[in-house]
Amino acid sequence: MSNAAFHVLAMRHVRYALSITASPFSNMIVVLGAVVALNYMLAWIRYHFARRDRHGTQVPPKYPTLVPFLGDAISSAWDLESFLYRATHYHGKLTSTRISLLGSNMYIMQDRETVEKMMKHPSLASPMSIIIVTLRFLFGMPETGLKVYKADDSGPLAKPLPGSNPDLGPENRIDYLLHQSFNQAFSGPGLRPTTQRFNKALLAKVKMMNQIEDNCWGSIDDFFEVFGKITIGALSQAIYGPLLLQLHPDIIDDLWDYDDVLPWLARGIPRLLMPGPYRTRDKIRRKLRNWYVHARQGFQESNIDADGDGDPVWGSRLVRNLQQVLHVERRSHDDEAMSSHDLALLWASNFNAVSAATIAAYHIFRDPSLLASLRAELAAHFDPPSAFITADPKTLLKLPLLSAVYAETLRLHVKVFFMASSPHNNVNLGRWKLPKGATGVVSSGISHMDDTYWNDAGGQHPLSEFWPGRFLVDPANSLSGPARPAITRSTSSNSSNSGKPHFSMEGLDGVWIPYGGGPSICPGRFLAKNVVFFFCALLITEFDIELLDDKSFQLDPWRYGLGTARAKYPVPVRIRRRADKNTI
Ligand code: HEM
Repeated sequence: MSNAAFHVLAMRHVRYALSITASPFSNMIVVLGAVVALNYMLAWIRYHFARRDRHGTQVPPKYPTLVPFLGDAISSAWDLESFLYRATHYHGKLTSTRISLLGSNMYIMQDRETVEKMMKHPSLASPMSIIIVTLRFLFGMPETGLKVYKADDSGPLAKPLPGSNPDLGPENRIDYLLHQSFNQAFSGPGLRPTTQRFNKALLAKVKMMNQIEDNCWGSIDDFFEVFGKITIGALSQAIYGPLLLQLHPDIIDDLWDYDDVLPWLARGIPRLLMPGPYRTRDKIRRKLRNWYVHARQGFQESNIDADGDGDPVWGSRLVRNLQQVLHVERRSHDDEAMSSHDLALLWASNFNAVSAATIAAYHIFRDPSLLASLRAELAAHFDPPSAFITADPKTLLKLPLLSAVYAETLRLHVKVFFMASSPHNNVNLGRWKLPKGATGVVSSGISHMDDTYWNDAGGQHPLSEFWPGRFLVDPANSLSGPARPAITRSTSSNSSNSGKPHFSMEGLDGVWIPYGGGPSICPGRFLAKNVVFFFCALLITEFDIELLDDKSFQLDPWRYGLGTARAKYPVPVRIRRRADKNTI
């Protein structure tokens, strides 16, 4: 083709293209596209400049978004985990970033130094706005019940936050009241009675599993559902007492289904579009309200246990006192609101801990050498091994390998968001500043996978792998320990000189954070630890369990951010009761 012919052809194409874009609508689209692209480019330039400017304390730079207002809503709803990974890494390192969701900002704080400072800052606690959203969307609390939460800006500590409403009477400090009640019930001397009731109930339920015979293999369709429901039954009984379960034995199945549909409620899908999750929630709340009627009629002081805590009707001092204070004395919670509150506590106390316990046990039975080592560890500390059931619980909680299994399970499988805000002041967190009233968010899932910090034994045990050895320090091996050896060398306090491998959490402040931190740290963490240890020790002494299909274990990514992971599909196992529980 000659040059001239080529020229004519080219001109024809240009004219054709112009004729397509000639309509006002298409011109508008082209101009809009150009504006969006330019805006996006400028946002990236601003972002990089802000990252490079390291003078003084700054507000974390805004992560660029393609579409104004919608912001990062689409990318985060599509694949939250990878969106968060991109937004919180800069040049391969964890950092803090401001993201925008439907016009409001969130501050994702992920670099370790900032997380550590956030956890210790006295002005930072769970924002009341988030507590309200959670109670409303996840647990269905009606507006009448939310009033008392909306009025409280005084924080969870005994001393009201400086700058909070001076007219708020102490009796209306719901955040502090609940915090204090949970802490009293689940730590210090208050914890022991609940722990004992849980251990006793779990033992009884496991012994009553008649379908599993001595020394004779049988099968279970789903390890997680069968053992999950038994453990939820034991924990609910320890906190809520036997009456609720006698009246409504199927409430455990309902709770199981509720946890399954929770991701839909968390995404705010309306009842009209998806009534199923709401029906499940309503069913549980109705059962709780029916239980109130019976419990109020049947309660007698004289039936409270000798330890002053348990009773057959309300179950524990915590539940009894909250009924008395919230419903009877302060009248802030009618039965509708009370049933949302109780559903919230039932869910918080059960699902994270029970999922952690069952996933830990799954990892143990999946690895015969780990199972053998744990049986040997029990035998070395208890004579016979099953004596852990009646021994001082502190001995069990100190076993190094079992501790490593617990810590690694929570590292790998707890994907939770810890949120904190300072309602009345800006907060200085070193390099970054969190403005007054803004919500700071830390994702445990991101921190637990920080490959610049955690030890992966030179790549032999990547962070995506379950490896309890990560938490064991071998004094003979300078490369061992949870943090990378270079970090350990700079922070090590050489705390153990026994010469034996030992469990260590050294250097993990702001890195291992399954329970959140600061004043809002999970009050149930000590009970949760006991649940995981006791459950695992009981299963390894009581049963032989073998996986029938190793590929069936997959986690549900849809639940990212809601707490401990949950298996997506049934995991079938074969199982037999060990006739001699004391053999290793
Ligand atoms: C592995 C098990 C568990 C994990 C990973 C876990 C994690 C968490 C996290 C991250 C929070 C939010 C903390 C914050 O806002 O900073 C929380 C709050 C809470 N957890 Fe847990 N939890 C577990 C077990 C339990 C248990 C066994 C109980 C009860 C017995 C419990 C009761 C609560 C309560 C009541 C709250 C709300 C506290 C408040 O707002 O005052 N948790 N948990």
